Amino acid sequence: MVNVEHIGIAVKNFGEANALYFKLLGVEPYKTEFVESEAVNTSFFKVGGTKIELLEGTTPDSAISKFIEKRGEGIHHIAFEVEDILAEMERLKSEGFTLLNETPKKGADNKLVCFVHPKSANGVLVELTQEMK
Ligand SMILES: CC[C@@H](C(=O)O)C(=O)SCCNC(=O)CCNC(=O)[C@H](O)C(C)(C)COP(=O)(O)OP(=O)(O)OC[C@H]1O[C@@H](n2cnc3c(N)ncnc32)[C@H](O)[C@@H]1OP(=O)(O)O
Ligand SMILES: [Co+2]
Repeated sequence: MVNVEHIGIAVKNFGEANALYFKLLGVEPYKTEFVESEAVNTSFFKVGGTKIELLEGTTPDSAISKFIEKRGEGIHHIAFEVEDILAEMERLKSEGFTLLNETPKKGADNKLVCFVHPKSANGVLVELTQEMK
């Protein structure tokens, strides 16, 4: 693992949350992106060497909508940057972690991503990210 790439925060109202994080961090999001495969709107704020990712579900069965329904708004996942996502997935599987996807999928902000089930990581949803070349 190279770096904490981003922290994902589940929000109910994308417009209001973006305005609030602009006030909190003093910077505009450098990017907003709709990711259809995850049914989410995302925005990214740079903070030091890492990023805050705001996530709003766009359908009731989106992982973000279901999370908010059950647990309310808040920190949803921590994403770690890796250099070789396939190698890291193999390593984590061999260490007994439960991966939520068998192959890397396309995430936001030009990344390949894979998720680790929170039940196998002390209640924290972990995302692996690798820059797409
Ligand atoms: C935009 C792309 C990408 C990026 O590039 O950055 C993203 O960040 S996308 C983010 C949204 N996508 C995902 O989260 C995909 C991976 N997530 C999943 O596959 C599911 O959400 C899940 C983690 C498997 C949970 O789904 P499911 O089992 O259907 O929901 P339950 O509500 O039944 O949850 C089971 C169990 O797990 C607890 N849980 C759920 N989400 C989280 C979480 N984010 N952090 C911690 N714990 C979580 C949930 O509370 C349940 O626990 P119990 O109630 O104790 O059983
Ligand atoms: Co993320």
